Amino acid sequence: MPLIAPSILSADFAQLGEEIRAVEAAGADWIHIDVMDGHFVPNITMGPLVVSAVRRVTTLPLDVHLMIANPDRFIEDFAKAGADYITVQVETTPHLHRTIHLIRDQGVKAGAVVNPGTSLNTLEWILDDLDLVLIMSVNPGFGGQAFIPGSLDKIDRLRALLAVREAKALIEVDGGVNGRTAGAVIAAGADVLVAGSAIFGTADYRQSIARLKNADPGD
Ligand SMILES: O=C(CO)[C@@H](O)[C@H](O)COP(=O)(O)O
Ligand SMILES: [Fe+2]
Repeated sequence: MPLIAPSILSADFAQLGEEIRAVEAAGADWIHIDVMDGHFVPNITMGPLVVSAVRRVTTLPLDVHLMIANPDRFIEDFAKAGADYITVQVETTPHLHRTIHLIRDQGVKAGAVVNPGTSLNTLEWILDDLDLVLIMSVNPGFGGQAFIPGSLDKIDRLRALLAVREAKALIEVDGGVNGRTAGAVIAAGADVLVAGSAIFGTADYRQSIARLKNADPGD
């Protein structure tokens, strides 16, 4: 059964603490926090202050997805704010190995993220150092976009690559994951499903999380 990481990008920010308590009570496994800088992606969201505020209202692992130019500058700040996982977009750093080790040196689990147009080859020489690989199944920047079907093949290939290398990284999938797409994402080999609108955009968080967790891989 996959882990479910609700993305607070689709939460009601005016009631963020309540929203986080509600998804925790409804069975969420992680909390996914999207950090956007208006440079790497065409949107601006939240920073370390929000991560530390979220840290105070939940004991769930905080999964911080950095969509920012030059992420090395902010890794220490996000680690101090209470991140459990920090993932960096491989497109934002020319020295991925250095960036991943900066994260690990902070005692935080490290992940790399690939955009829909980015090859898995970028990860080949770093796989053994990763706790998490995040496959973007939409172009990053906004919640509520449609799942890009070619992402399924990428998940499948990553699963095979990890097996060949005997690497232990979790596979996380982010973007357009909902009751209709989750089954195929799980069947392709995902361990962690991020979902924003498919949880926060619904009336019953418990039912929505259960639907994702139990999505039928045959669908
Ligand atoms: O990183 C991102 C978007 O860039 C995501 O985490 C979104 O927040 C997912 O939203 P949905 O597609 O699930 O609505
Ligand atoms: Fe995300």
